[in-house]
Amino acid sequence: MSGKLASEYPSWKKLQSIYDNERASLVLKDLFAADPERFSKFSSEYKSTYGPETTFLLDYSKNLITAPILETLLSLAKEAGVEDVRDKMFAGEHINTSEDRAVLHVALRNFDDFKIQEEGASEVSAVLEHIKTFTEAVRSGEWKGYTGKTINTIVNIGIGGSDLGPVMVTEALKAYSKRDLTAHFVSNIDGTHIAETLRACDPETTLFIIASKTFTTQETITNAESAKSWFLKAAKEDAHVAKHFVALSTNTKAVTAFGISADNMFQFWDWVGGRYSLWSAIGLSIALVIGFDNFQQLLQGAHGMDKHFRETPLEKNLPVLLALVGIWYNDFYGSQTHALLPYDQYLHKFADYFQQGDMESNGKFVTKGGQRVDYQTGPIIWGAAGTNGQHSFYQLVHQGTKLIPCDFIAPATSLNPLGIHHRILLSNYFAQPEALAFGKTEEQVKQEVGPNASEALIKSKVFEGNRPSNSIMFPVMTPSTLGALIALYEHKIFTQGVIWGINSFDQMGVELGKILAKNILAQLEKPDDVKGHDSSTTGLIHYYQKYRKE
Ligand SMILES: O=P(O)(O)OC[C@H]1O[C@@](O)(CO)[C@@H](O)[C@@H]1O
Repeated sequence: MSGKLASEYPSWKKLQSIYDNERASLVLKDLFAADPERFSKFSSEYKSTYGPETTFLLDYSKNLITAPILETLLSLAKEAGVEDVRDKMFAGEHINTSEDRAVLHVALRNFDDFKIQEEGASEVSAVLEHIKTFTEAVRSGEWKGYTGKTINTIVNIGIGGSDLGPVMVTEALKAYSKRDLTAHFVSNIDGTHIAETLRACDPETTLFIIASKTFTTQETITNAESAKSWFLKAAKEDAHVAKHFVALSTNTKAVTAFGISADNMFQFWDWVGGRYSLWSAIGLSIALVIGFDNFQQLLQGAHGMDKHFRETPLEKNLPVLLALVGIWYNDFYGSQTHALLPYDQYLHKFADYFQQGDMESNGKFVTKGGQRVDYQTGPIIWGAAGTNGQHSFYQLVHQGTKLIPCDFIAPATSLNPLGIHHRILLSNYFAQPEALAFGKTEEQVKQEVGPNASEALIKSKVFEGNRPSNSIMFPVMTPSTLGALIALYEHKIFTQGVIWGINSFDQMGVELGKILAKNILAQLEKPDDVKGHDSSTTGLIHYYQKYRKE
């Protein structure tokens, strides 16, 4: 699995030729006019074959593709061996080649028992059982704090994949949450984050969850130490820590050294990537907030999508289709970003989550074999809930000079039905992709503004259109629907990484900054002047030292 350069595949070269020679004819207005069946040909309804009935519609008809282009993109996926590497992932082979690890987040939700040979895979159910009994004890009031009070507040201390997944899911499924249990998430090393959170906490009724795969992450361990000091100021005795601190990690030694007993540790394994870990013990805060049954439905929804990804021919494989149209824009149209635009306030953290999920997976410039790529790899992922985005950045999306592929996501029904609200929301969900695709011509503008309007005004009101998007709609937000959606994007990211020939499962790029920061921190602790830096870094540190108080 050395990961060939994508640009060497025959279909890549063919796509380049198609782009160069046919791009001018790829006009959505014309493509739809030429084929009344376009929507039915380029949309697909997902129906789970496992777990709670889960369904959603994927409409990819507003993409700058034709059937021959899609066929060539599918050939690219075949030439890159997407199916082969996919099967290797599910089989537990060490496709994370730089770290010699398996990639088995799918094993965390493996209800169908894919035969997976990897140390730890057989312990997943035991950890889930531990999560079940613990969360039921806390939510029922059976678990008591050191003064005998029940727990009404949880504080998850973690960062990156040990934070973003729990935050996104507990927000997305807030409608299913236990309303008398307050969840806080502390991630930043900035003292403000833990200080502001602790102001809202009572040591007698607060449970701290120290979430860290490595249990060495500086931000998390520092925040955890501060939380423990705060707690002991009130509780006084170390023995009380056991009632108010639990750990989620792969590193038992570091957990017990911190002062959390192994009994209060929920284990996971090195074959769970941080950005793929919400399905593991890292999901403890999720299970506490929404209950174990809903957490299990989340897992089941993802498992249903795993089965779809594993068993469906590429031409009907939804993660593959999303991946391929994304590559079409990223590598041939030169788009640099991809926008995730959920028309669902509950999904307001969805883009934040996939910033790490996608950009930490595919923000790579060398292939698995160490070759520097000669094409674009991972896109910049961004986005916001609709309709807020419309009042913020849609001007650029509609009339800017950049091509920004957008994914619009919405529930057909609201969990908070309130008069006309949802109809207004959805009217915008339907209208925005339509406006992006079909725009407004100069003639139409002239009809609107009348004969006396200046040429400049007319031009400023033209919408060129032909801006592509995907639309996803599902009946209502449920745990299994969310699970399927997240897995859909996980497998899209996987597919793109395989085609680009990169390792989507390590994260070497986060290391240099950490090391430099540690060196500077050591220097800041000393009174003598900093040495060994460029004039900019030195100048900035000197400015800081003029005003530092601590
Ligand atoms: O869970 P942990 O080991 O504390 O890592 C936290 C995060 O830090 C990283 O940046 C890796 O250093 C992310 O990949 C990871 O999710």
